[in-house]
Amino acid sequence: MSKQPAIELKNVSLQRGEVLVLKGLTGQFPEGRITTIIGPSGAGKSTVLKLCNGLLSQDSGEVTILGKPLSEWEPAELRQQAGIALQSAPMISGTVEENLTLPYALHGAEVDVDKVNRMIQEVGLDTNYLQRDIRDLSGGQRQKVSIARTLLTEPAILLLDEITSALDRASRVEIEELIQYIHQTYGTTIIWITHNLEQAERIGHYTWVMMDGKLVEEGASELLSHSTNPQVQRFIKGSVS
Ligand SMILES: Nc1ncnc2c1ncn2[C@@H]1O[C@H](COP(=O)(O)OP(=O)(O)OP(=O)(O)O)[C@@H](O)[C@H]1O
Repeated sequence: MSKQPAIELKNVSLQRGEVLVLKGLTGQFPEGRITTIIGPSGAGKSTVLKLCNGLLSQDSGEVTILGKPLSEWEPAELRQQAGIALQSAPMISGTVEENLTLPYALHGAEVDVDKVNRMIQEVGLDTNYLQRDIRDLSGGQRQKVSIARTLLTEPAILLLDEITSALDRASRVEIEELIQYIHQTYGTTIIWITHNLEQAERIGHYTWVMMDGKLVEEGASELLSHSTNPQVQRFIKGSVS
């Protein structure tokens, strides 16, 4: 692990509605590495990701992102530094280009055409795709557009929430390769929630196992299957859903 983590959580608690979702969670995401997060449904994985780009803030404890407390970040700046991509890859109706230039439109900024052209190609799509209606794209292609849109702001941290869960095997492999390429090319810190244990081991350098609002185990991804923690063993064997 690098000396300075990209993100550090110390004794973080967070309540949503009636539910205490995070219960004194402490852990780090190493800078410039791919960390995968696994754990049963409702463990609080998505909530951690939303904390990491300021969509939520903690009730108690400390969250430090790129050396600065979450509360001191200007929200738009944090969202630029910590970009998020979701399983649903939400899009506006219109063309691929309109979706890619949305971040510029939202900030009233001039569109950097060269960058848009470069990014669509970086994710493995031809520039001809820019004029296509977003509805005509496959799930895998949509996810690539979603990733390209996130990359346009040149984030230091890429937050991925189940981005391959809805995809077939071929598209899943393409997206995994794309994320590895992005990591190698830009040195981006990647935090990737997945339900797929094999994917967590295959893609991650480092893995968090979350259960019931806490981090119950963290370490090198390949060591996951050798965990001596009985809770983690049960989860890996599929007895915890
Ligand atoms: N807006 C909300 N209001 C109330 N409770 C919420 C809200 N959002 C999430 N929760 C609850 O917080 C808990 C953790 O949710 P979270 O989405 O972080 O879990 P998760 O580990 O990502 O689960 P999954 O794998 O199913 O996506 C769940 O019990 C969920 O019902």
